Amino acid sequence: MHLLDAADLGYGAAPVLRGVTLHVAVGERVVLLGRSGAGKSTLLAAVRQALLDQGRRVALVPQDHALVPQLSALRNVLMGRLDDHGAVYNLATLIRPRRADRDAAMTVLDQVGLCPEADRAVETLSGGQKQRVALARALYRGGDVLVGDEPLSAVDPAQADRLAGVIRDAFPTAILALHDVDLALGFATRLIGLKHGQVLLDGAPDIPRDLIEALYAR
Ligand SMILES: Nc1ncnc2c1ncn2[C@@H]1O[C@H](COP(=O)(O)OP(=O)(O)OP(=O)(O)O)[C@@H](O)[C@H]1O
Repeated sequence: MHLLDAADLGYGAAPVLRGVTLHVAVGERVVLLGRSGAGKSTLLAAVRQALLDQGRRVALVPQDHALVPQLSALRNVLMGRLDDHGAVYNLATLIRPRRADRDAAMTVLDQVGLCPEADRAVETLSGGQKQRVALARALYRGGDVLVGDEPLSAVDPAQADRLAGVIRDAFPTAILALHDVDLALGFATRLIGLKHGQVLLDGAPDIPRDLIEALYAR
């Protein structure tokens, strides 16, 4: 998938990232690394747009989760397929989900360990539970590629490892920003390191550890 070609990415006059070229092969698990503010979210947004422009089905775990707080975990998960249906179907889903849809949503809630919380309003859940709802919504959506912006930052390390495995099994290709380097090394087939407005490293996860650490040095 040819995603970016010498692209300058940013928000105003001065780009956050300059001259980014990116191809991602089907089957790759790409992890973006870099300090806070390095441009990981900026790159993920551009990648997602490029994938959508190419007609790919993309599942997204945004950094802020983008859940509806007043609705239950189950209904938030069901929202992962809103754009597969018309307004009438979606309204009916909101009021009383069809059995098959409910069962499918419960299956992904089970994958993230949230069956007991299915009917609780998201606003009553912990940070890690909310994040798992956002992941369950992406699993429910499914697709060619998962784009995730720190999708495992609020869960404990053992759960993060398990959920990384769930992501690996559910999506043929994934592009994630992760701040936990060990988690990244266990998950990624390819690491992309951002620093000083550029892609500073791009390669297999057996890159020497000090090169990875250097991404985080000032
Ligand atoms: N909507 C926006 N408008 C203007 N500038 C923005 C916007 N979003 C991000 N930026 C700026 O772009 C730069 C990169 O931000 P970005 O969110 O991509 O970094 P990040 O690596 O994802 O950081 P973090 O790890 O803290 O999430 C930062 O300097 C940030 O202030």
